[in-house]
Amino acid sequence: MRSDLKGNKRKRTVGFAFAVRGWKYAWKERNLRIQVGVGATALVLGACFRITVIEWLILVMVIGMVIAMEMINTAVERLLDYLAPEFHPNAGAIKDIAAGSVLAVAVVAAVAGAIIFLPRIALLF
Ligand SMILES: Nc1ncnc2c1ncn2[C@@H]1O[C@H](COP(=O)(O)OP(=O)(O)OP(=O)(O)O)[C@@H](O)[C@H]1O
Repeated sequence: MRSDLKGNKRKRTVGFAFAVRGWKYAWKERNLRIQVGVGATALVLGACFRITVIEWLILVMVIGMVIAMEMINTAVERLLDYLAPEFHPNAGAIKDIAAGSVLAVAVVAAVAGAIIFLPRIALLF
């Protein structure tokens, strides 16, 4: 029983280490770095403008959605480059659809950011 608990804890630790390694692979993607940079900027702006709790919740959720979707897109690209390295319309369509899913959440995040920040930025002028 005790060793089972230890085993589970070890599994969790190892799983976490794999996830961190996944971040290291994904970090090579320029788009991911840009999105993390944009997200960090939005968090700094949120602190500067003292946004409300609800606005914080929306902000962190859309940032998380964009980053997670970009990582899934990167994984799909890698998977296809590995499984189907040669040109094929289906491979292209799958990559385009995955990229489209990033665009969808990025547009939602941009709209949320505009709703939260634009009125406050406008007040500065
Ligand atoms: N094997 C393929 N067969 C057909 N079209 C492909 C194939 N690989 C890529 N494409 C087309 O080229 C586009 C770009 O693919 P690529 O793998 O270079 O991704 P990317 O968006 O440039 O990502 P990154 O710059 O992060 O590698 C795809 O969206 C797809 O339209």
